[in-house]
Amino acid sequence: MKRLVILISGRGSNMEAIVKACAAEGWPAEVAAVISNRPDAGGLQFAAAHGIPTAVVDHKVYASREAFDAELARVIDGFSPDLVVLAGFMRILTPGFTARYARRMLNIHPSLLPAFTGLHTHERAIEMGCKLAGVTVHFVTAELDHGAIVMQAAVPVLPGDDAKALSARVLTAEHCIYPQSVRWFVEEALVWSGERVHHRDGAAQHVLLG
Ligand SMILES: Nc1nc2c(c(=O)[nH]1)N[C@@H](CN(C=O)c1ccc(C(=O)N[C@@H](CCC(=O)O)C(=O)O)cc1)CN2
Ligand SMILES: NCC(=O)N[C@@H]1O[C@H](COP(=O)([O-])[O-])[C@@H](O)[C@H]1O
Repeated sequence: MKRLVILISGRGSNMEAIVKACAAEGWPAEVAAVISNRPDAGGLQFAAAHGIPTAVVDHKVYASREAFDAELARVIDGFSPDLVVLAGFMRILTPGFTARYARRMLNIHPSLLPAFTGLHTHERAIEMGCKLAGVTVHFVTAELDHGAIVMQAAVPVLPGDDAKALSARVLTAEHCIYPQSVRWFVEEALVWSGERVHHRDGAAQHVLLG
């Protein structure tokens, strides 16, 4: 039984999708904890209501990123994770932290990496006149948004789209590929080839929506 620790900073809809898929599909896994850097993260209420242990490590009360990351790791390790899942977790993590969870920490990023690393991805895609946008699930490394890609989903950018409309379309894709990606990990279906990762049976690592 693999143990998942999910990190959030806000509403937690991706965390919710993973919790529900894990239960509904009978994964060989359990969500051991949901942890947030923000005390007011809405996802904490969902987790608590579903009997999942929660914790808050408030980044605002630490003097440095290193001190925050050290406490975050201590709390995470108290739940003995096999996989750390960043689900809308909005803090850049230090190299020491990402090394601690090398090849066992995933993130979901709302763009087709390597395009649009960082923040405000939908605004930037619209500004650039992109016709496709999407989402990437990747392993987390010290270099921001550059770890091995597990899955990607593409969606159209439609005439008249604003960031709100595009983010809603991308979010639907997120809720599709993040649970699938985490399931592949807990089922030990991911195979590494150098710094790349693929599904052991050749399952498609992309989805085209819309
Ligand atoms: N070392 C790494 N840390 C993180 C990664 C990563 O790949 N390597 N992924 C991010 C998630 N992320 C994009 O997917 C991301 C999150 C946050 C930021 C950012 O600029 N954060 C600011 C604060 C912003 C805020 O509080 O609203 C900051 O940390 O100063 C960029 C990208 C998670 N961490
Ligand atoms: N750079 C990280 C980032 O922007 N992540 C994005 O934050 C949102 C969190 O939503 P959620 O809290 O409902 O899962 C998601 O759209 C996710 O892709």
